[in-house]
Amino acid sequence: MSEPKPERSIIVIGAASCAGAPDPGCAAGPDALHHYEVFHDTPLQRVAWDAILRVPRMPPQAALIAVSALNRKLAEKVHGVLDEGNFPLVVGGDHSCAIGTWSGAQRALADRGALGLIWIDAHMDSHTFDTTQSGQLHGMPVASLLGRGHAALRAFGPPLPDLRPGDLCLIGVRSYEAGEAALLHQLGVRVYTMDEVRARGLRAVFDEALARVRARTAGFGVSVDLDALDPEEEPGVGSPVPGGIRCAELAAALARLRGDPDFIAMEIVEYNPYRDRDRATADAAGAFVEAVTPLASKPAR
Ligand SMILES: NC(=[NH2+])NCCC[C@H](N)C(=O)O
Ligand SMILES: [Mn+2]
Repeated sequence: MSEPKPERSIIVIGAASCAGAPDPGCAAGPDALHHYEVFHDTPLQRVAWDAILRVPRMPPQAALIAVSALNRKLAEKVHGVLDEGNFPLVVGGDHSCAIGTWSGAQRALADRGALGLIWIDAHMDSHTFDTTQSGQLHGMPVASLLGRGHAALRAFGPPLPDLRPGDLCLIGVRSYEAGEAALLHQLGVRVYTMDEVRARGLRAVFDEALARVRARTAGFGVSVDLDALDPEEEPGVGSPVPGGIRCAELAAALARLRGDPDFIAMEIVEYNPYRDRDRATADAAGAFVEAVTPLASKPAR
């Protein structure tokens, strides 16, 4: 008889920072989601909170230093959780934390191969300092992960290969500026705009994205910016854009990942409790995690 495989636990890591965003409310996201207990044990899945990482108060000019330091710590945490054979769930905070989350995941996966990433977002988050209009760092994590932009948003520990454009898909995009769209186009990143999601259905688009991020990688993750959802249903985000994805639709798509051993980490960001209504947006975050559980047992290494 073969040994039963050890279970993977979900380890929640908070990135309680809004240093990369104009909206101060999302720094309170992790504490609110912790307090509301939207992520909790079920008979089939153990969920435990690890640290909630914070940044010191500082003037906006220091944002780059703050975000860089936070991402360094976050990458280490994510790497550690993966090395223990568990599943990191990073909870933002503004989306600039994605640089740390996915650098850590890449580092943990490095001996086995590349990382794939599905990025669900109303925005492209693909600016560099050369193209951004707002100057906000939460508009830049995708470019950083692709190896573009400021060195302070890229250098984390041992040199890592950049995320390959073909291993990344964006879903739900409906608000962007020309410079970032040009970069993704030039690199050949597949972007499923909200128009395409509406025309083809989220299910079809998600399945196609999944096949892509899986094809040439050793594992993949999902980054959910809650602003991908429709703000009429889920108003608790920092940068709402009308006309988004329905929560139930996204939960149904994410349920495709249940029990998938190649699904290695997840991130849910930009929750602003002050703008939420009856905890609708917090509950959506909980529903997405529930949708992907139970996870597969520890993948073979
Ligand atoms: N993660 C986010 N909410 N990003 C919003 C970015 C909005 C805009 N494109 C900017 O660069 O400022
Ligand atoms: Mn985003």
